[in-house]
Amino acid sequence: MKVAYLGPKGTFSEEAAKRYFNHDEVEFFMYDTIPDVIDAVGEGRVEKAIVPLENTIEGTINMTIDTLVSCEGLMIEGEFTLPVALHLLANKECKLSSVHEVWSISPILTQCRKYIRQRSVKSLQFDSSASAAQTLKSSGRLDVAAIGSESLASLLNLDIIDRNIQDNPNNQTRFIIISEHMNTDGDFKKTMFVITPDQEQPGVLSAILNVVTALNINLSWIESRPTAHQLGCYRFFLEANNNCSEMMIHKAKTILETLGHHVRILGRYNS
Ligand SMILES: O=C(O)C(=O)C[C@]1(C(=O)O)C=C[C@@H](O)C=C1
Repeated sequence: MKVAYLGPKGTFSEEAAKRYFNHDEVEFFMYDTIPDVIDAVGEGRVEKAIVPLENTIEGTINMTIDTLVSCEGLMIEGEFTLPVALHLLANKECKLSSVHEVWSISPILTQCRKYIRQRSVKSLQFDSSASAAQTLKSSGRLDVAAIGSESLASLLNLDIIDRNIQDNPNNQTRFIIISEHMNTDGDFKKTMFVITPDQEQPGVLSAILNVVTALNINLSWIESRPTAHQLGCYRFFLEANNNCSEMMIHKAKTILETLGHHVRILGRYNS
């Protein structure tokens, strides 16, 4: 089986991929950006991909859900939660006091927002923690540090000059596993609905939630994202976590469609 994740070597995505797909028949493929990872499944170059969906501090990884929703045939088939401890990585001889800029992927910079403000350092975005660390290593610079994992530091032989710099010590990232197939057989604890209202009108979200409440569907996650057509128009991601049966999902979909909304089931899965 071919599986894609965000490279290069040493990313948190790699750690999640190797822990989740921990059997022999897996061939891993690394891509440079999260949209590229998702496109690899959409274009049939791999069968599955693992990408970050949300983080304790940063919240939703918009890059992930915006790309996922733009690829018609893709489904969520599983999820996996990884603890994320973030460290400041630097070239040998670099002193913490001489660091004036930190590099990493945007969600990581946000997870260390307090630290970055306290130290009054600049920040620069990269496509992943590992690409930031690799660039740092090859530059040899002593006034810049990268933010990433302990294993990334050992992989590139960088020093850890400050530890656990994330805003919350219990930081975690929830990854999703995506494929082109909907899980059908068996019991699935979670179901992801994407609801795009036909038109923006007062109380549209409340009307959707009324349907959910009436059907006794319990939500574990809700997110709204702009449809990108017009300012103020949103689509809603609703994750149900109480083992909705196929019949219940069908019922919810039918009622919401009757109310004029576009409904897509983005997958059924277990943790
Ligand atoms: O840059 C990496 O190491 C990644 O795997 C990406 C990513 C993310 O974008 O959320 C994945 C999990 C962690 O939250 C930090 C970074």
